[in-house]
Order: sequence, then C-alpha cells, then structure tokens
Amino acid sequence: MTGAATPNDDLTAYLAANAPADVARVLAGLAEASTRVADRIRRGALAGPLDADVGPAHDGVAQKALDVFADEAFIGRLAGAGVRGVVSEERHDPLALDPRGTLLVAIDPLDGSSNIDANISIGTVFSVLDASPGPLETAHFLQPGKKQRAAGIVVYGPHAAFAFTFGQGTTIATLDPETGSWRVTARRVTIPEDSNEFAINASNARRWSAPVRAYVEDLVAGDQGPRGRNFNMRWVASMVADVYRILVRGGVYLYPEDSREGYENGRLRLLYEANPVAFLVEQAGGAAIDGFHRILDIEPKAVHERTPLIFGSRAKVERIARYYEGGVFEIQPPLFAARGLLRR
Ligand SMILES: O=P(O)(O)OC[C@H]1O[C@](O)(COP(=O)(O)O)[C@@H](O)[C@@H]1O
Ligand SMILES: [Mg+2]
Ligand SMILES: [Mg+2]
Repeated sequence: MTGAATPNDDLTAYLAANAPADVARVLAGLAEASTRVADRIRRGALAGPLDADVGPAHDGVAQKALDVFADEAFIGRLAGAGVRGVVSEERHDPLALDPRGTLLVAIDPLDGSSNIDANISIGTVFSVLDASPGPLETAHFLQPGKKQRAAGIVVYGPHAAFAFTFGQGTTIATLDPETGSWRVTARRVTIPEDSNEFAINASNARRWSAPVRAYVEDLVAGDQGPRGRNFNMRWVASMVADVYRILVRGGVYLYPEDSREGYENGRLRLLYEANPVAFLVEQAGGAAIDGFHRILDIEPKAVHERTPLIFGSRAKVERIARYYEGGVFEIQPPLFAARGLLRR
C-alpha cells in the first residue's frame, strides 16, 4: 500500500476538495452513518443482542438485529444526502427517497453477519450510481459496474476503516475514536503483487468447478507442485475484511460458482457486493472477474442477482482467468477427495 497519511485530512474536507459535489455529499453521509454502526459494534453485548434473529430475510438466512440497525442507520442518513433511491440487501424492493436526488445507492449494510457473535471484523459495502429522471424504477439500478460514480467498504475491526473510490484512485480513512470523525490515512492505495495469500472457503472444495479446483490444487501443492513455492490460506467469512486485507497486503479472494443448489452463480450479490469491490480493487491496480468476464462489464438483470467473484492482485486474477479459459468448465461431483487435495 502506498500513500502517506497526512494528519490533518478530515474526510469531509478531503471529499469537498476532491470529489464531485453530489458524490462528496453521499460519501460523507455514508461515512457519518457508519460511525453509528461502528459505535454499536464496539459496545458489543452492552448494546444488546446484536446477533439476535429478528426477522426472515430472503434466501432463508435470518435477519439479525444488527442487520436491521445498520440498514436503518444508512437509509435514514441517505434520505438527506441527495439520494433518489436505495437498494439494500435487507429489503426485497428498491426504496424511493428524495425525488430530487440525483444518485442511487446499492448497499449491503452489514456484511459478514455470521461473524457478529464471534467478535470478528464485519463491515458495510456500497455502490453509488447516477439516478434517472422520473419516478424511481427498479430498472434504474440495473447499470453495469463500470458506470458507478463511487463505491466503498467500511470495516468494523480492531479499528474502523473506510476504503472508497470515486474514480480517482482508492483512498482509506480511519475513524478517530476520540473525536468520532474520519481522517484520510492513505491515498492512491496500490494492491501489492507479491503476496502468497489466497482466500476461499475450502469446505466447498468438493463442489467447485474444474478451473477453481485446478487452481487451488496447484496452490496447495506448494513447492512440490507446478508453482514451485508455498502459499497460505486466509478466509474471514466477512468479505469486507478480506477486501481490506487484499488492499493493504495483496493476494486473491474467490467466491466461485459451485454445485450446491442456489450457488450456481456463487453467493455474492452483483450490485452491492461484487460491483463496489471490483471498482475499489481496479482503482487500486487490481482486477475482478466472475471467471470469464470483468465484473464491471456485467449487465445486471435483477437487483439482488448473484455472481461468482474473484478479485485481488492483478496478475493472480489474470492467472485464474487462464484456468477458466483453458480448462473444461463444469461443476463436478466429489472427485476432489479422490484427487487428494485434503487427504494427502
Ligand atoms: O459462509 P460462507 O459461505 O463462507 O460465506 C462467507 C461470505 O458470505 C458473506 O458473509 C455474505 O455477506 P452477508 O453477511 O451480507 O450475507 C461474505 O461476506 C463472505 O465472504
Ligand atoms: Mg454481504
Ligand atoms: Mg449483509
């Protein structure tokens, strides 16, 4: 990672000086709302049962109390930030906000909900798009990621960090817990190319497609395999935390398609998970693909649609793309154990 921290860079001042006014307003609003979420997470059990199941969500995954709190905190703040409408992971339908707003936001208010009770880093991820004139329609959100005006993640970890882009590089701000304000601490972030780390949920190995299996097998074979060197595995199960680690340390993350029912296109959502991450990562010199295509070129067909997602250091992502191009693409039955990856 590059870019020196300059102690006096208040985030709001930085945005006012560098970002287009409409985007600066939304980013400042999201940053402000995130401090409420950060505060609640920092208090843990003292703030109540944050991981309590409070309602049904789509896909059979229950909504947690913190999912709902974060959703309301962000949406409540966006209404006064020039936002025309919002798509949230926590809401089935788009929500209309300011009829005069010029921007749209797609947001996963709380990413990594399964980690809430374990005191592991969790976060927020969002995408900012131009709004269309006239009454809000679902179709207005169905823009390819390359049209994003801005994107970002907030990581609620040992410290709270906000990585964002408005198309002029990737910037990181850090929350000052003494003042409750964000300070820009790294500009022009560049993802290192030389990491030996990869992130994938290896418990799904038997369900992976052939290219993913072949790639991971070659990594796991280490200095005994075709790569001739050793690699290390990391998987936080909060994508935002994996994104942040890759921004600062490099490496690659895969949540690919697999043979489970409903995982034919992976797990992550195109509009409010893959697109913003792809924008952030590309702006930091990295790459993001679904295996065959650049994420930012995909034309969305539905607001909650899923996509396989592979992102990180550019050369690593390009290498994985070659496994997809060169290999037979099929999601295979449990051949994997027989090949011995986990039974060596
Ligand atoms: O448990 P799995 O399948 O490894 O999934 C982990 C992934 O799911 C996610 O938690 C999905 O996000 P949500 O918590 O917003 O549903 C990602 O952050 C993470 O990488
Ligand atoms: Mg998520
Ligand atoms: Mg979520």
